[in-house]
Amino acid sequence: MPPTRDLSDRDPLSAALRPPIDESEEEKTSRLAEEEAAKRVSLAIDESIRIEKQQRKKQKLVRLLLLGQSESGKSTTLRQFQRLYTPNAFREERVLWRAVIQLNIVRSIHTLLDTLNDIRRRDVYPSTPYTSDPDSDSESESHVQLPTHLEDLRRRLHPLRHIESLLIAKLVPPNEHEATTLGYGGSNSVNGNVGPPWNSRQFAHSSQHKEIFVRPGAAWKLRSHGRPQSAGTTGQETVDESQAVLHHCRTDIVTLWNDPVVRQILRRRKIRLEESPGFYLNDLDRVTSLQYFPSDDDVLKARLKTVGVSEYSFHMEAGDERGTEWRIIDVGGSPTWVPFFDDVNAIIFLAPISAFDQVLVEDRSVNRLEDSVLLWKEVCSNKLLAKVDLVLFLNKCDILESKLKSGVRLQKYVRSFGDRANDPEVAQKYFKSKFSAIHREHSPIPRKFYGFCTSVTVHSLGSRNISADYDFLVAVKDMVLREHLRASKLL
Ligand SMILES: Nc1nc2c(ncn2[C@@H]2O[C@H](COP(=O)(O)OP(=O)(O)OP(=O)(O)O)[C@@H](O)[C@H]2O)c(=O)[nH]1
Ligand SMILES: [Mg+2]
Repeated sequence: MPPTRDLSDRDPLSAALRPPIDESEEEKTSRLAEEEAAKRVSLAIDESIRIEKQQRKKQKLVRLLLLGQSESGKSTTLRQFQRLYTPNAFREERVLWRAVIQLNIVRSIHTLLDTLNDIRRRDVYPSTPYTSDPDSDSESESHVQLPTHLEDLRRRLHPLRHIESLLIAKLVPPNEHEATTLGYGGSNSVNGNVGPPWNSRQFAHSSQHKEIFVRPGAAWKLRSHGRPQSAGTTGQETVDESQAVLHHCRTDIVTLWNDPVVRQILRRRKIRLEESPGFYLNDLDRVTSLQYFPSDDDVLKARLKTVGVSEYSFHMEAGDERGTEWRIIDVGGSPTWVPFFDDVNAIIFLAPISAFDQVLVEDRSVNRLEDSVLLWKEVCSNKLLAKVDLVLFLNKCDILESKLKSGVRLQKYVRSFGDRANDPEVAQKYFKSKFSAIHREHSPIPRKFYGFCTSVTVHSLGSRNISADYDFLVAVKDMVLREHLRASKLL
């Protein structure tokens, strides 16, 4: 009877791997050594795959998407994250913002000058000069003549037009003409009168119709720092010509801004320059000094429109999360971008609730608050984003507060607010409940609501603790990290 064969003999693999029958002792030793070496290599490969997988799981990469209408505060929120979590990098970049701040200042002055100009042009039949009682709001603007001291100021501040062109040339690449021809983005007036406070037919040529924007990337920063300010007509470089001119004009600028007649005109036209983006006229002594260096607050207040999608990446410099990589995506424009970002950890949606009495620059028939509500609804109901955590910032609460305290009645613009007290806290609570209800009703699957009332530009409020002012950023960071770790199964 033939010897019974091991079952494995039938296995073609075993047969192929079986050592030769006539293997010598020497060959066997060498074969075993080779097999041992191969096993060691294989184990090392397995181990490196295991470590790589673990590292990938542990990899601290957090992706955040910022959404919201133009001027809602997306880029400012990004700057706040940078300021809090990468303070060194933020500090190093502050100087690059000086040109933007100079441009913001020059534009505020031009808003004042153009408003005066508008009044002059309307003065077809000069009669009553703007004099006497600056608090009398009854005087008709169509029968006024500017006092001589304002005419003189206008003339003396003319060099600022040149500075504006210089700064635009500095921030915007030469082939990007359209960068300065977008509709005016300012929202410095109330009662639905958003946009330029002058008559657009009369001032079609005015530089104030243009809002400067930057494209994604840091190119503007390189330009604003890496190029001489101006070659001038002599071809010689000057040391920050813009700052020198602002410094030279500072007394006239202060006089213009504090002039009772100018204030009266602004009041009549319901232009609230103090609440508009990029406002520095209450800090003129400091910002026009020759040694001016932007502070943290100045950088947060600066206005520079973003167009397109920008992704900023940074590693936390301090704290428990040191080394964590954050990628924050700043989306300018509409949420048609949203489907491309369904893999983000969280979305921060900014709704500037102070804009309840303003209209969109792009479409003056649309109220800005209404636009924010519709965008929020769209984002909440988006199926692709169903699993993404949504964090709502009801932003610009500082402006909401000053508006309501100055007597603007919320109920006039938001009827459903009813006869509640015209009080900032009541208003915030009201908006929060409305946005929360939309979130609850329109989310495809239930998810937690994270809502914060914020003023993302406010650096520190009086004696209050800075970290308390940023509870919302810390809370968002903690929440996002927790969810991120949970998703990586590390919690
Ligand atoms: N007072 C006040 N100003 C704010 C607040 N948030 C943002 N701003 C200012 O509003 C202006 C617009 O903010 P941005 O961050 O540029 O707005 P954005 O959403 O990035 O706008 P786009 O780039 O046009 O999409 C800036 O001048 C900010 O300093 C806030 O809470 N309070
Ligand atoms: Mg922006």
